[in-house]
Amino acid sequence: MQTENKKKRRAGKKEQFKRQRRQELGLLDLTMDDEHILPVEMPAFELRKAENKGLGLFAIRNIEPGERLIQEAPLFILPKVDTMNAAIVESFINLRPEQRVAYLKLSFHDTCSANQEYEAGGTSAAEEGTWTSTKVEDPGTPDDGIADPPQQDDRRSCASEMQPLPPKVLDSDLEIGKSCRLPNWDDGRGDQSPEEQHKLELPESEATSCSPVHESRVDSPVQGSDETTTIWNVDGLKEALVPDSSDEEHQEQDSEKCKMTDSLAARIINIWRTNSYMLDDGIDLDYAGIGPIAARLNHSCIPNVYTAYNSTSGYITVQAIQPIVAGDELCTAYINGADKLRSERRAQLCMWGFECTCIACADGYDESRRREIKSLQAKVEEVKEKLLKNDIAVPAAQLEQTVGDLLDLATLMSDEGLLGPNLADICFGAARCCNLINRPEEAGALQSSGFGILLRGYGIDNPICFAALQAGDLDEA
Ligand SMILES: C[S@@+](CC[C@H](N)C(=O)[O-])C[C@H]1O[C@@H](n2cnc3c(N)ncnc32)[C@H](O)[C@@H]1O
Repeated sequence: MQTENKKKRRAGKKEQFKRQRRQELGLLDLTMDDEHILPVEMPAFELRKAENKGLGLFAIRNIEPGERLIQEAPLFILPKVDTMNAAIVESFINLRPEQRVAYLKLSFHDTCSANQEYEAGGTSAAEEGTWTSTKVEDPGTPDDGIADPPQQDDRRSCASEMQPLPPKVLDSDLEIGKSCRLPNWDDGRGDQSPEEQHKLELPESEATSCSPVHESRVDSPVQGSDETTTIWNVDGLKEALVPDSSDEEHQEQDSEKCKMTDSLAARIINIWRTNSYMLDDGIDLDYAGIGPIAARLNHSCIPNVYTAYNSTSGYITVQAIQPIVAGDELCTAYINGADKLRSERRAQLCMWGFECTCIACADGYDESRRREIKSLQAKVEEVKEKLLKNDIAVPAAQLEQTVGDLLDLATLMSDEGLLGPNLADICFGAARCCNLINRPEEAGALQSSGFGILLRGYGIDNPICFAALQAGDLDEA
């Protein structure tokens, strides 16, 4: 209990410091009111069947890079670390009825073996940290004597890339319970009944007792029993979802009158795992959330849109990062796969239950560029780490070499069609090195290229762009 309170106090303090920092940077004033939020112009896409992918979003007109296509509030958000099954279910229960229906319409990967951690490929925070200026700096929390909780799966990525969380895997050995069928049930995968999609094993102890919300974590098996009428014991659930009638037919027609069976709970959890995005505010990757429209974006290893989170407006945004032609599918990248070969990307993506068929995954696709990207990334990583630890001096010759490597990397990424904010981070890295070796003009040019790329993915109203601008100004000064 005491630890819980400490955690809450610490989270409160951290939030306060973040706000303070944003205020210092002038971000709150510039972005808090609706006037400063970029509008979404005329509808640019429709939702329809995507061959072998369920549903997807397709352009209905030509779209220019940098256009904002989606701006939506997440249905709910939860801390990314230690997300609890019960918290997911509880958040679902707290949705308005129409939001619950929207949520339950989302597709999900029917889960398989147990105990896999949230780790879409083992990229460490160090591997994915930014070079310099694209992040809002964390002012840090004063030493209050409270140790940081261990960070699980900190997937902070270059230039704050926002990716969906990989779906968490549940035990599939035992099928239990029956889901309620909800109105307008159509997830574009008519072949899968809810019953077919839910297979999970539940521990005895939790199935029979009323466990506190915090004890059921994403990485634990879902509680329940083989009774179809088992009620998920979460505060408020009974009131919210237990039907006032036991009429089964009735239950099938109204989500509000659904019983929270174990399989419905599993569905809710699996939808979260398949569709939630990490919400990167440029400081931490502490939260994840589901945007019901963005959730319809399928994956491509050469994405044409970028999904981001604006921590001041609270919206998930999706912007075009390539020119898109009417009829094209809008695809985002679920993983940070720029420096990964097909087999490595495939291994990560299997967590969402599909094998990518994008052009970069097609048989015969020449992987030499990705190989070069991979080796250059590894090469510049060493310098990046040294620069991040400000006390380590990097010899000028090495910095010269790194500028060359980074420029090559940027060219390779562009040629490969990887035009998301990762590319901006490479420009910022090169700019930083140029500044250090007294090449200010080049640094300035690289800084503005990076900024342009960042804007394309995030939009000017995103605090990450403000922070980059701020850092750029400081560099120049
Ligand atoms: C976040 S949802 C995307 C929207 C989903 N297609 C739908 O119908 O709602 C993720 C799921 O979509 C499917 N998916 C996404 N990208 C895909 C791709 N490139 N190829 C095949 N299936 C894909 C997978 O089933 C995955 O678990």
